Order: sequence, then structure tokens, then C-alpha cells
Amino acid sequence: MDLWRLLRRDALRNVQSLFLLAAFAAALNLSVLTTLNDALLHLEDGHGLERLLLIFLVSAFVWRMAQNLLMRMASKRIQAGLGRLRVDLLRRALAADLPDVMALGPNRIAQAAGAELQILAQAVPTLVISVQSVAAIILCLVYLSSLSGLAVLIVLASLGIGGIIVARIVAKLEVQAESIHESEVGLTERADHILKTLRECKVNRRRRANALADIDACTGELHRKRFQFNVLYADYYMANELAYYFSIAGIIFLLPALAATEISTVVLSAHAAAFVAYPVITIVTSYPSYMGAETAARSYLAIEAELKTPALPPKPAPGPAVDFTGFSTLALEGTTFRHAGRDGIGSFSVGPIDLTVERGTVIFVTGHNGSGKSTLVHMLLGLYPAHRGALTVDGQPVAADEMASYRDLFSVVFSDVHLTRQLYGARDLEDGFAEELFDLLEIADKVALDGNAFTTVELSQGQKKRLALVAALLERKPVLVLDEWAADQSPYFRRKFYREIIPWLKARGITVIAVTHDDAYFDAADVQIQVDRGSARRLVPARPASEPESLPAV
Ligand SMILES: Nc1ncnc2c1ncn2[C@@H]1O[C@H](COP(=O)(O)OP(=O)(O)OP(=O)(O)O)[C@@H](O)[C@H]1O
Repeated sequence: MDLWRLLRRDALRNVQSLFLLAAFAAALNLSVLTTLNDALLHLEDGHGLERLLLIFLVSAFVWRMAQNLLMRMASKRIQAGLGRLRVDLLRRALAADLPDVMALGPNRIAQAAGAELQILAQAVPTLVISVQSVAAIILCLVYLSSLSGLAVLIVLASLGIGGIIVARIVAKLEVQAESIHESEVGLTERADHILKTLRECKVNRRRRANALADIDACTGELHRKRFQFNVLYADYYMANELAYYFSIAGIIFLLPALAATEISTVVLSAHAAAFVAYPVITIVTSYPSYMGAETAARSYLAIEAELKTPALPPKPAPGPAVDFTGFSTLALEGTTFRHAGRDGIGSFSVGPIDLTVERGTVIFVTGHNGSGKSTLVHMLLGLYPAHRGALTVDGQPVAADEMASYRDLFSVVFSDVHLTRQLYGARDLEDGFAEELFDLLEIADKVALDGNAFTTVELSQGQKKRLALVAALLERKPVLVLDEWAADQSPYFRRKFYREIIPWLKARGITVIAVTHDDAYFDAADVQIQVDRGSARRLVPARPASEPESLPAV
């Protein structure tokens, strides 16, 4: 049902043409049956048999063509729809509140948008054939009723009894499929963890052994669950085959016993019963694919629900709705945010914070580890929604639908920066500003522009941070936010950053908000915000008694 809900939403809107084609293919399947049954009645009529053979060949050929067309049409639409779902989930992740995305975990979202939708895509051919099979079953039953109403009852009874047994097995299969899915998610997480900590695992044998033992245990559990699933599936398949044989046997043995029936009617009915039961078997064999697709669809919808984003418009709204670029002050007014923690443990509140950022100033956010500096900056960026209080621009609260325009004021380099070669956010790359920045950040001999991308991002950690700063400045935003940017820089470049680059940014009118632990340079700021256990205090930065000596460039 979740699969249906998902496909209905987009890929299978206006599904009538597909259903019509499925019905047409099923009608041709019926034509094959009735032609063969006619032939059974005219085995001694040579001319008649030739004509029937011709009808059979034409019906079989057109049936094949119709089925092929149905498969192509459905696959094309479903694949395009799945592509849209993939992008849609990423758009929802971008539109969702950051804490909701972080609680869910980016890996989980990537898996739903990638591997799980792939499972769904792979199930499409068998699902399409199943739809046609359902139509074929209905038409063949109608035909069977024209031969004998009692035969229909016998077939339905056999399939019905088989169905009750099958339904019980299906319930177990579904539980098992869900459990397999959970194990697969756990396995992917562990494999991802190993691959992301390759270096640590290589260095630490104990860590490597434990990580491998953990993944081994997960794999073993997954194999056990898969084995149990396959055993259940064999039961499931056999129950269906028995129902198939019982429907034909029921007609041969019961129909003449229950009512006076001509032999020809018994033969034709038994043959028609086989045409009913064959597509049942087709549906049965496609059921694991269906179940995999259903689980993937459920997982996709669950993630969508957890992201708590409303239905998205087909295209993002063009341009900013409100222009905040002429701002004089940005402020947090009595704002609080609380990290929920897990099961009540580890929750942490920041605020209420009153903080005004004047345009063109340099602000350093300082404080102990875990005091709430990054959280405060996320609140100022509007990434952590305020539980209380407000974000204001020139004293006016920023409304929820103005938040995207508000965030447009900032460029950011986070402490765990992830660099991409493509400069998705940059503007006006041809005016020489990028080259000026490469020189300023002393990486002109390492990297250059290649169209809208950097030539490389394969750099040392400190160089990566410098390149990330170039990328941020190329966005040409009025406010630059840096989270422990200088932490990876050498003493020489750290000094250059605080004594040359920050004044250079200020001279260009850029407002700088920097989280920093570099107390030797606190005086490079106009304002120091000292954060302590979730509270903030405004200080006038003092020049330190001694500053690291000016060092030669290296
Ligand atoms: N995603 C999160 N979920 C739950 N709690 C969090 C989360 N992020 C941070 N915290 C908690 O909030 C507190 C403040 O974290 P924050 O990252 O703001 O500190 P910080 O001052 O920037 O620290 P550091 O100097 O170590 O980077 C921490 O003590 C941490 O326990």
C-alpha cells in the first residue's frame, strides 16, 4: 500500500492508459485461451484448425507486443517518477529544520534516496507483469463462468483456501522482510563506518578486529534472517502451486461429481482453470520483489514524515522574497534553543541570548569546549529554530517564510568543512577576485579556477580550509561566519589571518562572526562574545600581554 501511495503521487498519476493497455493485453491472453479451447472442440476439422491456428498466432504476437508496450510505458514513467522522488527527498532534507535532519542522520537519507529507491526501480518489471496478470485472472474467470458457474466456484474455493494459508505465511514473510531491512541498514552503517575510518582501523588492530567482528555478527544475523525468509518463501510458493493443482483437479474430479457435466465442458474448464492459475503463480513469484519495494517505499515515506517538511512546490521559489541585504543590525532577542539529547540524557540549552551584530563589525565567539558557541552561531544563522525569542533584522522579527532570504546574508565555513570542486554558490567568477583570493590565502600555486570549479580540492587540511574560505568569499555575502577556521593553520598563517585577512575583510565592509579559541588574537575583534554553559556575555576584547612573534612565510 505504501508503494502504491508513493507511485500514485507522481509516477502513476493518470494511470488510466496503463490500465487500459493491461486490460488489452489480458484480453489477448483470453483470446489465446478461447482459441485453444475452440481448437480442442474442432480437432477433427482440418480447415477450422488452420483458421484457429492463425488466430492463435496473431493473438499471441499482438499480446506479446501489447505486453512489451505496457512494460516500456510503465517503466519509463516509473523510472522518471523515482528520479523525481530522489531529488524531492534531497529537497525536503534541505528544507527541513537542521535538528530534524541531524537526528535522522544524513546516511539514512542518502540510503533512502539511493539504494532503497533502486530496489524499487528493480522491482518495476515484475510489478507491471503482475498488474497485467490480475487483469488476465479476472477475464479468464469471466470466461470460465460462461462454461460453468460451478467451475468458477471450485477454482475460487481452491484459490481461496490456498489464499488463507498463503496469507498466514505472507504475514510472517512481511515481518521477516522488515527485520531483514533493519539488518541491512545496520550493515550499511557499519560498512560506512569502517570505510570512513580506514586510517584509524589500519593503525589500531584492536579497533579493526572489533569493527570487523561487529560487521561479521551483523552479516551472520542477516544471512540467518534471509535463510528463514527463503524457507518461508518456499512454503509460500508450494502453497500456491498446490492451490494451482487443486483448482484443476477440483474441476476434473468434483465438477462431474457435483453436477451432470459434459466431458467437453470439464476439459475446457480445466484448461481455463490453468489459465487462471498461471498468472496467480506469476504474481506469487513477483511477491518478494513487491515486498522489497513495499519496504523501501515505507522507509522513504517514514523519512519524509520525520523530516516534517510540508509538500514541496515543483520548483523552488525563485529569488529571495524579501531583501535583507541593506541591513544595519542582526540580533537574537531572548532566543533559546535546546538540544534534546537522547532519552533525556545529554540535553543542552543555549539562551536566552540577547546579541546584536552591527554591520561591518568583527565579532569573535569564544568559550570552553561544549559551552555552546557553535550552537549560538547556528541560532544566528537561523539553522536551529528558536524555541523562544526571535531573530530580528533592524529590530523586525524574521518570519518563517523570510528565513531563506535571511540566510542568504551569510557565507559560512564550518569546522568540519566539506569541499566540493564545483562552486555551486559563487558569483561573477570572471572578475579576477578569485585569483586575488588565491594570492591572499597563499594557495595560488596549488589551485586555480577551471570554469565554475576549482582545479582540485586534494590539498592538505590547512589548505582545504583556506580554499573553503575562498569559496565562501566568492559567494560575495555581506556576513562571513567562520567556525574555528584558524585551528588548522600554522602559527605563521594564523597570525596572517588575524592581523591581515580579518582587517582586509573588515575594510571591504564584510561583517565577520568567528568562533575561535585563539586568545592571543582576541583583540582582532571589535566585540567578543564569551559563551559559558549556554549563556553569552559581551566583552570588549583586550590586547594580550604577549602575542606570538611575527613568523616568516613558509
Ligand atoms: N546535535 C546535537 N545533539 C545533542 N546535543 C548536542 C548536539 N550538538 C551539540 N550538543 C550539545 O550542546 C553543547 C554545546 O555544543 P556546541 O557544539 O555548541 O559547543 P561548542 O562551544 O561549539 O564546543 P567546541 O568548542 O567543542 O566546538 C555540547 O555540550 C553538546 O553536548
